[in-house]
Amino acid sequence: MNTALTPAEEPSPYGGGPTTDPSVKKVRTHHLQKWKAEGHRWAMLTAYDQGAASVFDEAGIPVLLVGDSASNNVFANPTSLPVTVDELIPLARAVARSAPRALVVGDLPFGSFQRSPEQAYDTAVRFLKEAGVQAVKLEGGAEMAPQISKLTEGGVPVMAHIGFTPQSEHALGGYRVQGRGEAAERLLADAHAVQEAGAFSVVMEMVPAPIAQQVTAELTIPTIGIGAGAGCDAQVLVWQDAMGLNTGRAPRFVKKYADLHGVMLEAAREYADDVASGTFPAAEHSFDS
Ligand SMILES: Nc1nc(=O)c2c([nH]1)NC[C@@H]1CN(c3ccc(C(=O)N[C@@H](CCC(=O)O)C(=O)O)cc3)CN21
Ligand SMILES: CC(C)C(=O)C(=O)O
Ligand SMILES: [Mg+2]
Repeated sequence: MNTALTPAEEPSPYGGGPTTDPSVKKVRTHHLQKWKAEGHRWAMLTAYDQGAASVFDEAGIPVLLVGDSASNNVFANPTSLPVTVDELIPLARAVARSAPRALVVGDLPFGSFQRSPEQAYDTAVRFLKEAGVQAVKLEGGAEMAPQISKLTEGGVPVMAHIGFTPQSEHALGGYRVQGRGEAAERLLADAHAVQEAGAFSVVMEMVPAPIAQQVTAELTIPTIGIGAGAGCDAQVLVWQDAMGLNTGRAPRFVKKYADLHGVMLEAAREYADDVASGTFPAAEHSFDS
């Protein structure tokens, strides 16, 4: 018997709901806009290489960020500040090539866009031409409106990033929640300014949940939270944090969905034992004369 549910009532066969639907062959900024209007929340992850990008694309994660957090999580720097455009572009190229469905966003490194809209445009064009990403992200609120306008008018979709912006940790006085108390007005003004300048979405990092919820209600573009509570349109995590492959203590906003450190540690030890004992390689791994 065909009970003929309407599409809206039909249960999604995909984990993650409609935003992971494989009938969407390429995620575009208009899909994110539609999902906000329909109330479908979505998940974003960072990716820095082929392996992670392929898996997350296959899982239907609709947006992949080649974060400047590669500075810590690929290049082992203590902060985001040292990573360069020349270092990030090859990683972004690998992710863009490995993610046919996801919208791939390149994160503009510290010093590569702040000086002027022209500098921002030149850097963004490198990410689109040399890496093949579909959008860029840059940190900053109202003060970055000229950069966001320039890029948007020049054909580059921009994801903004407000609240705690790691590239400004020295100016902000460390890793701290932003937008508490009187600073809430500034955060709201930044959110409206980046939307007005043309950003297609905005990351909010370490912002009190009620403020992030208010921003999400006031803006027409999707908000993406990291340490910003459940009231955002989307969430983002650094993939090594989410999967248990990071070094040191994870921030409070992280949920660990896997223990890859444990899995890989066990596998590496077993491999070493097999080689030491002569169990590997066996006949099926070897070639006859
Ligand atoms: N692995 C990793 N995960 C991230 O989320 C991340 C990076 N790297 N690198 C770039 C930035 C830096 N970010 C971070 C890193 C650490 C904290 C942190 O330690 N937070 C503490 C203190 C918060 C407070 O003092 O209020 C926490 O417990 O959340 C926060 C954001 C977010 N980004
Ligand atoms: C944490 C996200 C938002 C980021 O900017 C990064 O990974 O660089
Ligand atoms: Mg970043």
